[in-house]
Amino acid sequence: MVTAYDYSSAVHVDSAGIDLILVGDSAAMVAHGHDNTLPISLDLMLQHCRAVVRGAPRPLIVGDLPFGSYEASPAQAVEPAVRLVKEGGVDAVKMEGGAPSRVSAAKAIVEAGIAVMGHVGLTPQAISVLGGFRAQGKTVDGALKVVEAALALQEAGCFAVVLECVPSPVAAAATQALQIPTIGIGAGSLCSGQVLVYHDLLGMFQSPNHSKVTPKFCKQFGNAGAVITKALTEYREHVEARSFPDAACTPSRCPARTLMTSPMCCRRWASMGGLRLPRLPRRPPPTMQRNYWTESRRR
Ligand SMILES: Nc1nc(=O)c2c([nH]1)NC[C@@H]1CN(c3ccc(C(=O)N[C@@H](CCC(=O)O)C(=O)O)cc3)CN21
Ligand SMILES: CC(C)C(=O)C(=O)O
Ligand SMILES: [Mg+2]
Repeated sequence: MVTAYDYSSAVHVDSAGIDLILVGDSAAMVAHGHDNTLPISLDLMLQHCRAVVRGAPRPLIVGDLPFGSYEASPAQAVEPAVRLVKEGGVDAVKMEGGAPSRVSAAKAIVEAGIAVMGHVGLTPQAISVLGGFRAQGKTVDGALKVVEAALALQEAGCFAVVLECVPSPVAAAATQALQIPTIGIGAGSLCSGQVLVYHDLLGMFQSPNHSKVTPKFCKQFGNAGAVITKALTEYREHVEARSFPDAACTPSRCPARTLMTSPMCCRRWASMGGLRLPRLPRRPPPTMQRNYWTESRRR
């Protein structure tokens, strides 16, 4: 399982043959630049879900219920779940926590006809009570709490449970105790499956701002961030040197000597043999402009 938040990333994840996509509330952090997952709204999650659904016809798509949309009561939880499925187009929803009230909420959503994925261990929406993105289940009591919460969610009808940031033996014990699959993140290799955030595994989440919120457990399977920065730098340099666009990237001039904007007309003209007109003398590069825009933005 990998997260996706937009059409293009969903196409990538589908093309790679990955079974499940999570439209995670981690979008708040990687797509919107917040320091935690709390600020994202249900409306924004719905937009992300719709974009992902358009890009990924094959994988099972799970949408995160955002913070604040489902905690008040089991009855309240059904409404955002229905919206994620009905308006967002997802196949299932995920909700955090294993306290009795959350288990009841999961049960109510399942009874409404919506498949629910649980999420225990480090539950980022509870950052306020956890005191940060801290590993969970590190004491005997904590480990028992994680396994018992997972069992309760299974009992409530969840079809799978995410185990986030718990010691490997705790995740292994939960996986053995449960009949439904466990999906680990920072929880060792003995879960039924694994999930990672798209930008983390591709090396695209590298803003210095975010070093404190990037999980240390993530392995980078690629360095797309460096590839993107290199390509953008080359584009800028070529534009500044006026070596882009070259003739191959520019339609030839219209025989009627009007400014040509229709590529179709240009292509037809080129296929007829075309007419090479002498190049116009170059205008000097507008060196003032760059300073003007950067200066005005700083103000
Ligand atoms: N980009 C991104 N990747 C994620 O995996 C992710 C998000 N965002 N946002 C939502 C949550 C937050 N996550 C996090 C963030 C940080 C740590 C982290 O720093 N963990 C420490 C443990 C620290 C401790 O035990 O006290 C680690 O060493 O992994 C873990 C999970 C996982 N999720
Ligand atoms: C880290 C995963 C499990 C998640 O909930 C998210 O990306 O929002
Ligand atoms: Mg999440």
